Amino acid sequence: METNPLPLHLSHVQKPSLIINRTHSLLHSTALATLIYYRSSTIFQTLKTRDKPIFPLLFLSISELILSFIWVLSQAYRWRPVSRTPFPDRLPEDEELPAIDVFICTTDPNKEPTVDVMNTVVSAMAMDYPVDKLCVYLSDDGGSDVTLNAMKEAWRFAECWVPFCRRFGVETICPKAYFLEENHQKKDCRSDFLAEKEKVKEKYEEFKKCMMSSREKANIIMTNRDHPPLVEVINEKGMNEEVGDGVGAQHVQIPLLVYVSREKRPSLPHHFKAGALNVLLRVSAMISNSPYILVLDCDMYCNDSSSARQAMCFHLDLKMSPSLAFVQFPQKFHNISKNDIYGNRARSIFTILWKGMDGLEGPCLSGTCFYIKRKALYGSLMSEDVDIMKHKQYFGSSNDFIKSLRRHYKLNHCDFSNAMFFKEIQILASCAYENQTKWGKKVGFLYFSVLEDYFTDFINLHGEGWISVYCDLARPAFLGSGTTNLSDVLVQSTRWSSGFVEVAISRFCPLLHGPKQKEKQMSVLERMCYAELAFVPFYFIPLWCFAAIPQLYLLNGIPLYPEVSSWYFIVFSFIFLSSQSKQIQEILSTGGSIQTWSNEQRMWMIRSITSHLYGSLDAFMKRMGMRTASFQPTNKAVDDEQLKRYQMGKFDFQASNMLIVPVVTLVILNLVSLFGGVTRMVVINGSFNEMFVQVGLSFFIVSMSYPIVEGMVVRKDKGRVPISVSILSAVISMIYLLLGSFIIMYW
Ligand SMILES: O=c1ccn([C@@H]2O[C@H](COP(=O)(O)OP(=O)(O)O[C@H]3O[C@H](CO)[C@@H](O)[C@H](O)[C@H]3O)[C@@H](O)[C@H]2O)c(=O)[nH]1
Ligand SMILES: [Mn+2]
Repeated sequence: METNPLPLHLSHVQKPSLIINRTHSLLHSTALATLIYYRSSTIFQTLKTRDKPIFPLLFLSISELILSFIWVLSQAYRWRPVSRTPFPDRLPEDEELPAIDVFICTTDPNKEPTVDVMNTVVSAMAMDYPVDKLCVYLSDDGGSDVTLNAMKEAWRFAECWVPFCRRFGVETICPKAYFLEENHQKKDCRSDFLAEKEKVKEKYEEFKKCMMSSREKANIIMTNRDHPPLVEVINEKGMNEEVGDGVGAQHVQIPLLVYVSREKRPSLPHHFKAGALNVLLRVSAMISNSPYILVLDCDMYCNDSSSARQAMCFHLDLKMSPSLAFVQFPQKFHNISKNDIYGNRARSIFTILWKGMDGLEGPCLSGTCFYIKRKALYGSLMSEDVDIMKHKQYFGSSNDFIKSLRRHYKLNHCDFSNAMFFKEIQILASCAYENQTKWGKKVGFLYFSVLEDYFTDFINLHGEGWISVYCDLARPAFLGSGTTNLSDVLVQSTRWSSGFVEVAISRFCPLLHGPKQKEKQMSVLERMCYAELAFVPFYFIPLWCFAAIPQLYLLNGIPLYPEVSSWYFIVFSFIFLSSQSKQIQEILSTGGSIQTWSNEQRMWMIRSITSHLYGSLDAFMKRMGMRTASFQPTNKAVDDEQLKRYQMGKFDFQASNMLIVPVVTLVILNLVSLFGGVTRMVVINGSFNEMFVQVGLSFFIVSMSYPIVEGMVVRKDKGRVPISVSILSAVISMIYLLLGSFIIMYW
């Protein structure tokens, strides 16, 4: 590598975005400062004269402050966006490439269809990387036989799939996706290719049928939450038989495949995905101990065969490598419909935010699709010279594991037939192993928050002075399945909100927490990015206020905003228009459309009203010890009818009342007050000038909520807003408006 004068990768600052962003920041922040001045002076004046209602003014001002605060934090992403290009052709010879362990997590065979999980497994085995330097581990938190058996089938299928991909340089290495897009592929008419393809296709159908039939046998597959650890190296001869020298001798043709089901006991905490990943870290250390790890969710298959090589362009860069913890790829989805009604592409995160962080100290760890350095996960102790006792305090009692810390990748030397060796692995995968150790606290993935990715990164990776890199290329490296119905979307984002708020209100709050050593501290801008993520759920406060307070006062004809003729009206309008147009500019420049904007805007409102509120409550309750952590995995199995509605761009309101009622209530409330307010304005002449902002606000909310109104009154299908929900919501909004008006009038 040293002899190679060409760089392995290049990065360049996105100059035009940078200029637009900084100019916008300057203008917008000036307007915000003016707004804050206006609000505080009106509040002081009102306190003196008492000529206006003070409480709504206070609520609105607090809301505006919260929005401004989050906006200020979010400017850090806009400071210095960069893009990167790796050059895999310039990598050293295959013999010199480091080994990679692939970790795949699955937990529930009912929600996570086995066929898809196995497609992920097989796609990882087929990556364009030396076979003897790739080991694939599947963690099965469901402890299900169906999954274990499917692994054996997957191994058998991989035996023909992997050589096929390599021989013909197949790019789409996930079999399901490959055979789906078959018709669009450029025609390769070599007869040997066609013959081979037919054969492979047949094998794939067989493989699929095998899994389907074993699933059908049990309609609901039992998952086992009470079982000892089970680790199996999958190979031809079945369980754990002498692959030991086999691996070297019998000519490896496909990567090693290992099934891991850690011990589960109902009474003991298992810490969800973070717990599963930590077991994989220990078990893999004994088997392959590769210096790099690729983490994948079971629904995220490898789409591009070259992602490992792309990642290595950064990890093997001599200048960057010593401080580089991980290379993050974007999460992209194969099942998000074109108009993406739920704004679920996570567009802003993966096109704007992570690119912005990449220009600072690097993007945030995103749960899946990243190549991480094993050493970075072992914590700061690795860089210190300490004795074995200290190591045991950190990593637990296993001598073999501790030896692995100083050992390099050595697949051929581990003896799978040795009973002692397997005993040790079982101990490492047991519940008790982590007791009195630093696993989950200082070592591995951390347990404090259900957002194990974000938290581990903030505390142990970026927080310990590591950096990361973001690699987003035109051809998606990985493709996953995103949530495609409203209920799942909101449940998932409630989990995330809860995870973020948990961190925001703890001693790990990104604004306050940091290492003592100066050289490890992250920059203020990078810290602002973490803080922005943590505080985003607090959007629920301003959004609830803006959707309920001005409306009540509109109905009662009491102005809360400056009148149109006032100079401050221009300030309010400017802030609204400038933030919307910045949003639109970002969306258009990242391939979106105006429709993307309205979908995202609507979902931002719905999320803030529901998920962010419930997530925050959940976090506060956990903080007070009233709730325990939970991780409800998203549903990856699809309901055909729901899917059809989703693809047609129709909202699906089949969700719990808790999620739907608040949204519908606020829509009705806005409709009523808009109607009532405008009527009042027409009848009681002249208040147009001072009520304009309130009318505009309600009008904006109502027009953004069209799909909800449609779901209430127009639609007749199963996904419409249930009548009972509409009635309940109407009653709640009437009570609020009547009670509110009563208080306003007589208090
Ligand atoms: O007890 C558990 C729970 C989940 N998982 C696995 O974790 C992954 C992510 O779960 P999923 O239900 O797909 O959640 P998502 O909301 O889609 O996941 C996003 O959010 C998670 C954090 O909440 C991150 O870990 C993920 O990488 C990120 O894609 C899946 O492979 C699961 O099988 C486990 O292994 N054990
Ligand atoms: Mn997922």
